Amino acid sequence: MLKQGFCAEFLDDNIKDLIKSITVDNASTHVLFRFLNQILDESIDKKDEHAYHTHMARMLKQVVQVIEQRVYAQVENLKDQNNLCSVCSGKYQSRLKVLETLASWSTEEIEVLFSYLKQIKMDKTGIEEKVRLKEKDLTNLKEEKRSLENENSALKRELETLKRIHEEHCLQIETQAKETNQALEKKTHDLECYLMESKKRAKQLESFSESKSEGWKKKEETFQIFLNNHQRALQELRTAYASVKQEVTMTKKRYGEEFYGLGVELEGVVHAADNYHSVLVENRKLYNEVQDLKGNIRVYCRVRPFLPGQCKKLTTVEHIGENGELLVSNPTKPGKDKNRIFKFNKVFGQAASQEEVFLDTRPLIRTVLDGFNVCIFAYGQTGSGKTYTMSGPSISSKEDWGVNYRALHDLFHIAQSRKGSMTYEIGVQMVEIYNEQVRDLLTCHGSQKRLGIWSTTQPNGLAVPDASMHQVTSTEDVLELMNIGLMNRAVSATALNERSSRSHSIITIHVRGVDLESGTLLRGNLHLVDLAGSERVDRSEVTGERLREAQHINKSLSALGDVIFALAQKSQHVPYRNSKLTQVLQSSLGGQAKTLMFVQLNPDPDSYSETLSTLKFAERVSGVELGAAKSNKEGRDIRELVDQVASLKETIAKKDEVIERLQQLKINTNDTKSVRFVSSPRRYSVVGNLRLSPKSPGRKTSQLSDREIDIYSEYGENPYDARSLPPSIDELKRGRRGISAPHSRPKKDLPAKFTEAKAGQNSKDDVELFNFGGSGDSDERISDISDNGLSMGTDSDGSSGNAVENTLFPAGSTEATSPSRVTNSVEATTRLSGNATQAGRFTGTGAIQPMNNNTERRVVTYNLPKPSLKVTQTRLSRLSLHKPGTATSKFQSMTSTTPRKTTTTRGNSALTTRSIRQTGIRTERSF
Ligand SMILES: Nc1ncnc2c1ncn2[C@@H]1O[C@H](COP(=O)(O)OP(=O)(O)OP(=O)(O)O)[C@@H](O)[C@H]1O
Repeated sequence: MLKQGFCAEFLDDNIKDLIKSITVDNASTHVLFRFLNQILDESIDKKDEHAYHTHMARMLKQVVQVIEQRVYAQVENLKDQNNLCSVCSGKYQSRLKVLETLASWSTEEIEVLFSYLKQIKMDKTGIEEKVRLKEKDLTNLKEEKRSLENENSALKRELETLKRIHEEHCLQIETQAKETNQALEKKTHDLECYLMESKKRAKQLESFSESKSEGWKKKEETFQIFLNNHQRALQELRTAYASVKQEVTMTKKRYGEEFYGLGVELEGVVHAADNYHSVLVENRKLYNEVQDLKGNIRVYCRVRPFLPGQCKKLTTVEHIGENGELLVSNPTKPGKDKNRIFKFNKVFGQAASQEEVFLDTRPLIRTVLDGFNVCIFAYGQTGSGKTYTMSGPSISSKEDWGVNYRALHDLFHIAQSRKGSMTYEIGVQMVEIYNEQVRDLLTCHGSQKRLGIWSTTQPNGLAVPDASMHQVTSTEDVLELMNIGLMNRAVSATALNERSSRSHSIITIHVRGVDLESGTLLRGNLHLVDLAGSERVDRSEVTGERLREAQHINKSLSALGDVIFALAQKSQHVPYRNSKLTQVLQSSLGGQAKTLMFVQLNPDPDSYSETLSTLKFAERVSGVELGAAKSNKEGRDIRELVDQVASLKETIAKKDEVIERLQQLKINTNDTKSVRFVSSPRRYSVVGNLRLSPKSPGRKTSQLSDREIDIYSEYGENPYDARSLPPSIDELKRGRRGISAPHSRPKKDLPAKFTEAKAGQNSKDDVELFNFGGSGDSDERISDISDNGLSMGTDSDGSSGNAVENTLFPAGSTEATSPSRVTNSVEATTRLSGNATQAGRFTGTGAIQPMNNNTERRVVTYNLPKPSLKVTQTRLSRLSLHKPGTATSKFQSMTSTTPRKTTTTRGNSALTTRSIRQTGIRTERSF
């Protein structure tokens, strides 16, 4: 390479020799450097005029020297490493190779130097560029200096201008100052003149004030004289005052004495005034007592608040007085019927709460526990709040509870508090009168059976004996029962009320209490009646079935009105039998019960005419005197007597049976021809169904009572017509024979926990508990006969003790089959209603021959065979039991809740049977 790279012509001979001796392959680095140095020395020494080359050569030499030094250092280092790696020859070799490589790098470094040189050139160019830029800056600065000098000269000019202006201004100020000075001098002069004048004025004022003070002094003297005069006058006045004072004290003393006298008198008046209130209360109490004694029906009036959506501006209720006064007027027709005043026992306004209403009712209700019969009924047009008052809007909240729930709750509460001295048993019945049918609302099996009504007051107070009786022991029981009853009640929507009651509901609470000390038995009944509302069908907009219901409701309410009218007039005849409602309420309206009516009002002016007629009705009701109520108490002695009578009666019955059997035997042996009575199997079957039972020893096949006759009359005029025959008890129970089920919705059944204590169907325990089954022969219950069969009517005076009196007498089969019959006509008179009367002729066969459908008298003639007189006489001999003063008559007078009344009957046999039957019934039915 060396040989090729250097031109031979430039080389020395030494060098040429050296080149020849050197072989590249074996030449050491040191040799090579030496060779390079020699070349460089040579080129330097040659002093070539080309300075650059010289310089470069020098630089190169320096570089080469540096490289040489480095190489030497590296060589040294390599040597050290060689020494270090002498043990490892392999390594050593490689180091050697490295060194060789490094040697080859020297060429590369030259190349690096060239590039470095190039860099230096570029730097030089940059520096030249910078110099150019600096020169440019210098030119700029010079220009700036020039402009600044211009500016400076402009400022100088401006300064001169300002100086000139300032000098002018100074001149002006000076002129002004001179002028002001002159003005001030003038002002000072003026002020001095003014001061002079003021001093003059001051002098004048001083002289004036002096003259004034002299005037004041004179005035003071005058006043002093005046004051002295006044003091003298005052002194005189004081003296006068003292004398007046003395006089006043004297007068005061005199007055004091007079006042004392008056005070003593007033004290008496005040005392009288204090007493006035208590006297008033006393008066009211006495009035109530008088009313109680008279047996007046109490009337509480309640005004319903306006319903949401009703206009509240106009109301028919103008004023409610504290003592039960009520002023009503028609706001829409002010001229006509302007104001009407009514007075009742109490009037509750729109804001009255359920609690307030109950508090006034409570004392009455509590008397039930003392053995009184109480009847509370709500009357009023549809939607006036009857159900609200009696039951309440809901039973979930205690505050909403109506009279029904509160009454029972209260009864339980008192019964509990009297636990130490009395034990009470409480039973509940709930029925409704729907379309003139009495239905049980607490029936177990959803039965739609029509029920019969006792129109007489029975000792156990059962008006509807066939209705199921449920013993209750707590308010919860009652709530549950009444809830079921309410669910079963017929209600539907009309234009006037969303939930209009379509039936009259009657809840009867029977209370039986025993005094633990004396053994006295108490029986009280509470009837809670929620009547269906009277309605004008044009306003209630009912049609079809609802219309029929409305007609029945209105009819029964009108019948109630007739009864009230008759009672108020003390009329001889009270038409209880005109509707089922009045029959059920008969014992409360005509018996010795305490009766309270809630008259409900709707304050809406649209209902003014209904309100007015309701109030007129209520006024009439409040005038009804029922007679003093009596407590139903039976001492232990009486109970024992009752038992004795019952056993005696049983003995009599057995003997009667024996006699009858003997007579029958006798008749059979006489081979008499059969009478129609016997030959009428159809009639027998009816009678058998209704009255006879294998267990009824004292009853005869021919003892077809007026009740039975009633059944005939109800189901058809011809008693022999099979189609017109009344349904049997079983049929009635099964709801057959065309008695439709008026409820559209299914009846709600009772929970199993309520024991039905119904007479005739009740369990033995319940019979014993309530003694509804009487003597225990439930099959013989007359109430089983039928609906109307028990409603024996009422005598003209309203007494209800005559149901049995109309029951007809022996005429047993023995008598009917007697060969030589003596016609013994007996007429039993039964008043059926005020206007309508019915009559039928009953011969020995037990048939009824309708005489006149429009007559009230029912004449029943019995063809009694002569031999029966014997029987009659036998029985008459036993009548001593019923004569006054005997044990039985005593029992009757104490147990019977209604006075006995003798009916005009013909024939001793009638009287006998009636008496026996009467006793029997009372004993059997005793609670
Ligand atoms: N004192 C009262 N306070 C608040 N709302 C009452 C009150 N009295 C009645 N109402 C409401 O008036 C509406 C009619 O009342 P409710 O059904 O008791 O009347 P009713 O006389 O029983 O009607 P019907 O004879 O048609 O059954 C009901 O919505 C009832 O909640």
